[in-house]
Amino acid sequence: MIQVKNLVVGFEKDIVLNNLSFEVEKGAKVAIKGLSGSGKSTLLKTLMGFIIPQSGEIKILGKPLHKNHILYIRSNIAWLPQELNLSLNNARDLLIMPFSFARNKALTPDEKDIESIFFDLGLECNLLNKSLHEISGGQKQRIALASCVLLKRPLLFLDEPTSALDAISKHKVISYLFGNPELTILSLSHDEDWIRHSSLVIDLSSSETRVNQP
Ligand SMILES: Nc1ncnc2c1ncn2[C@@H]1O[C@H](COP(=O)(O)OP(=O)(O)OP(=O)(O)O)[C@@H](O)[C@H]1O
Repeated sequence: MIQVKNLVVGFEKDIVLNNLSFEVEKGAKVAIKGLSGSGKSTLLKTLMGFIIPQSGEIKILGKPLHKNHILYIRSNIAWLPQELNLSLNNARDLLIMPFSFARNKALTPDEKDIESIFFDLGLECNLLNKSLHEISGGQKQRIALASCVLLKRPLLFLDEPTSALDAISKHKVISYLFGNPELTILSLSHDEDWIRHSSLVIDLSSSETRVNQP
């Protein structure tokens, strides 16, 4: 699904990712870890084509990361940011926000799809009528994650997906996402539980980047 070879990314003279190489197979659950400032966000932004590398090769879904393919590549990625859009009114708006874009309209989920994913992620459907100010950070995080899953894209890029979750919610999320062989997941995480369940761990902290099996 993803091949990264000898990737070098920096800002002016500061090299953030130095000669990083890894491969991600279909269905892999990859945790990218490392100290603050080690380049986790930079790596995901580079893979989505928002930062141009200094050198190296990136292939996603068999296509080189190049302007000719960037729309195709992005249309296969669902992105869960850490900061959720709180200017929306209620939880349903947060869930259906991605489906307001023309390219996703046909995928707008029906109530049965919503009930099913809410059940899997440990969410009550009556949350959908609540204002975003009335629901917890962990509920918002799981609603945004439900939205990513409902987009039915093969690649999920998740920024600290468990940061607001209690242990029970976290384990529901882990068993749902990690038990789905169709989903290939790249996540930025400091969460040892999440990292332990991942099939591949990329540690950006060491001076030489290490790719470990957990
Ligand atoms: N747009 C930018 N311009 C210049 N330097 C940047 C830019 N974005 C990130 N950096 C620098 O690149 C380095 C890596 O930042 P990055 O945000 O990727 O780290 P991170 O591992 O995601 O950190 P955190 O865990 O704190 O979110 C930092 O030193 C940061 O200051």
